[in-house]
Amino acid sequence: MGQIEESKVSCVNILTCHRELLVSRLKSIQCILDNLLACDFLCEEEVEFVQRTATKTDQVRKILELVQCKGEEACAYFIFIIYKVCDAYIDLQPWLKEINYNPSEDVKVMKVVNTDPSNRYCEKLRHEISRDTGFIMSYGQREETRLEDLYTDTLIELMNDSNESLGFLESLDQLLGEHAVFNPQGETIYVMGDAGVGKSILLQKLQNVWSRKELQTDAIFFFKFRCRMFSTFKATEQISLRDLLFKYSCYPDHDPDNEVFDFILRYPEKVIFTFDGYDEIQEDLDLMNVPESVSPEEKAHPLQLLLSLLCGKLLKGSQKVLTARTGIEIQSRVIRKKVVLRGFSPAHLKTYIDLRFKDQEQRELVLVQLEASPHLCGLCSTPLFCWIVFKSFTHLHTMHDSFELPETCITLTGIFLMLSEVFLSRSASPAPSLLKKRTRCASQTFKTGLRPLTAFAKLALQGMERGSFICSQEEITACGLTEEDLALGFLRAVSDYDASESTATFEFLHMTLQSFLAAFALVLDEQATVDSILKFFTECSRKRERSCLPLNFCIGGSSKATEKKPFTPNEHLQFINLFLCGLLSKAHSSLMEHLVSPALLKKKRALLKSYLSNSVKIHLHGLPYHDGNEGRKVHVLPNFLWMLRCIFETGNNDIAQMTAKGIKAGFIKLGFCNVYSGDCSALNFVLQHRQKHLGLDMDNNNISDYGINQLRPSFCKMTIVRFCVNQLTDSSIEILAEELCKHKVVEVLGLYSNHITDVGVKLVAKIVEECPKLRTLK
Ligand SMILES: Nc1ncnc2c1ncn2[C@@H]1O[C@H](COP(=O)(O)OP(=O)(O)OP(=O)(O)O)[C@@H](O)[C@H]1O
Repeated sequence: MGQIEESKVSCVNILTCHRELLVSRLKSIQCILDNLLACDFLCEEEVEFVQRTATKTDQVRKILELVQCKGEEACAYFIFIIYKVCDAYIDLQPWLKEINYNPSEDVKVMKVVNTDPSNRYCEKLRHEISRDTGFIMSYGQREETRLEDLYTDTLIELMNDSNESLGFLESLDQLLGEHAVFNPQGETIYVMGDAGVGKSILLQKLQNVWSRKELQTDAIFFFKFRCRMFSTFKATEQISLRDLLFKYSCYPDHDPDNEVFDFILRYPEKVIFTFDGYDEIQEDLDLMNVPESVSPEEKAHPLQLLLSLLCGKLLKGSQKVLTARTGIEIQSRVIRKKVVLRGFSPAHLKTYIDLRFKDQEQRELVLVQLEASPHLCGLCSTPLFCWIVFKSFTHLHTMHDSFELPETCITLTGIFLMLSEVFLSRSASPAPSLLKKRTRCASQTFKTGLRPLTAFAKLALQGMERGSFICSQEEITACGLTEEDLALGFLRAVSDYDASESTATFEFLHMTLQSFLAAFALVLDEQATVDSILKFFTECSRKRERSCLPLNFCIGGSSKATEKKPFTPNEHLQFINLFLCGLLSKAHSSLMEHLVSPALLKKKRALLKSYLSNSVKIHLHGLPYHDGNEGRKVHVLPNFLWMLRCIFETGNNDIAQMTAKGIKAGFIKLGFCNVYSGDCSALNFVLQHRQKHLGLDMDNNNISDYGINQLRPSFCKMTIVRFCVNQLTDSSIEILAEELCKHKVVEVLGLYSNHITDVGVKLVAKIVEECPKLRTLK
């Protein structure tokens, strides 16, 4: 068939010939009526006449009759509207192709405005998402930075279903694309990463880019949810999918015929969902009795809707991005592709510093101070910790003359104490100009701020005890917090959770901050019995495994439900334990003694020490040791890492020594344990007490050059040195060459899949040449 040009083939005839098809496929008439009216092909009365007609098909029939009555030009314009507003008339696009439609020059100059409800809704979504995602929030809602001024790329590793690396994401568009999809039937793109590594910010960036029409996708609807919202509903509460989308996300205006929802149901592939923080609703999912399927019309508990969406039982074909902390596994049949966030590489960190410090003098100062502390650099590879360190630096540096970033081994507790000091100093300070260049006295700041600190800590603990990350105004008031206290910055107001927006809801600035404050509450409490400080260790040890849920898979390992596991990965609680170890450490005793009675502090410290020693013994005793060719070896689980982190926070050499001695194997395998550079200080802290030689396999982690630097003192006793797939560059090989050639005990060296150039290769050759015991090189 030749091309149909309106000049040759009459559009009146086309409408007559294809009338039946048009009546059945034209689902939305709003935009057609608006444009016909705007171009004076129809008058107001005619439009009203159409609208008064009862059914959609009759309305279409009426429009066809009217335009055909008006003649050729009106019919040509009618078809042109369908051609121009292709998203709304998606069902008719194949038909236009079939008839080889090509608009005439006359009609091409006519204006068509897309007033389709779905399009208007898309515009509304873009507008709201753009407004909501434009800023990275900090310090309550007082200080905000534009996302585009501070967003820095991070390392995003693509994985297959066996958690083997498939390389790194090159652009955000690749996240949704087909690249590295290992299960085409799966519906969910799974984004994993440690606390504070930037999962929420990545989603925020994705949402923001979509709202600016800069994301390569033809999705026209975007719904963003935070998983914690789903646990705010009562167990008996039920809502429809329509309400979930419209009431809890964004409401479509001027859509009397429900066309937007119908469109979503018919074209789910035009929808993107993001669900942030799946780990936060694990407990609630455990308690759910999840039915097989949910229909789009039926009401169900929001958690059931969520699960049905993720599995593809609802809106099959829509794109879903789900984030969760590392260690939370979901069934692979649901996962389409998987990415793991690895935080800032050294180059990213440099970019972040450039963006963060516009003032050159300050920037250089920070660079020099960071250079002096590879351990701090390691911590700063996690964007959250980096943000805290730099925020504190900026604040404390402007306030006090001699403030410098801590050179020695600052712990995570140290970092969060610094952040709290910054928050509290905001209330203590009358006017910044008067205080400028005052001598810094952290304990004084904490003493002055003890009342609000205690209240925030209590609130954080109460939330953690009931597994909740949000709190109401009533709970805040009940803890004794005032309006002024809220301005300090520990909490921020959120509006996402309540469709009616009638009551104010708050959450801690970051979940890890809530864990930190909960630990603070345990230390500050002078009423509760001393052993209550251990409640989260106990809680972790009796966490049962979950395996029966549609999306859940077992968490971290294979031991039985009844088994005692003091270091089970359950991150929110693990962080409380970690901070407890830090707050009760000797390093912070002089500060804490200003806040709690020294006698009580001593009791708590002694109890923690004895508990920790005991738990470490049990843990080490229960490790799966294997005797093989390379001697006795042990493949530890992520729990081992939490144990090391806790020990490092205590700074207690006795426990570290006991741990080093307690490792009965000559070869530790820490492969695939999600070790990041900051952890290497903890590992080194224990290994420095080890007398005997040791093999260490840390393949497939994320330790980077900063980690190697931290492990430097331990290389003297390492016989097996495996750091394959670890983001190492030549500068790591330089350290290895120096240390291994000095001590000459290395027997096995594994370095494949890193970023080593010819320079590094030469250094490896030097190791081969100078280390006589080296028998295996990978
Ligand atoms: N790509 C990035 N560029 C700049 N800053 C970032 C980036 N990613 C994270 N940050 C900073 O780190 C903070 C924490 O990040 P985010 O909340 O995304 O972590 P998360 O992985 O979602 O943590 P959690 O699992 O604890 O919820 C952000 O508020 C921001 O200040």
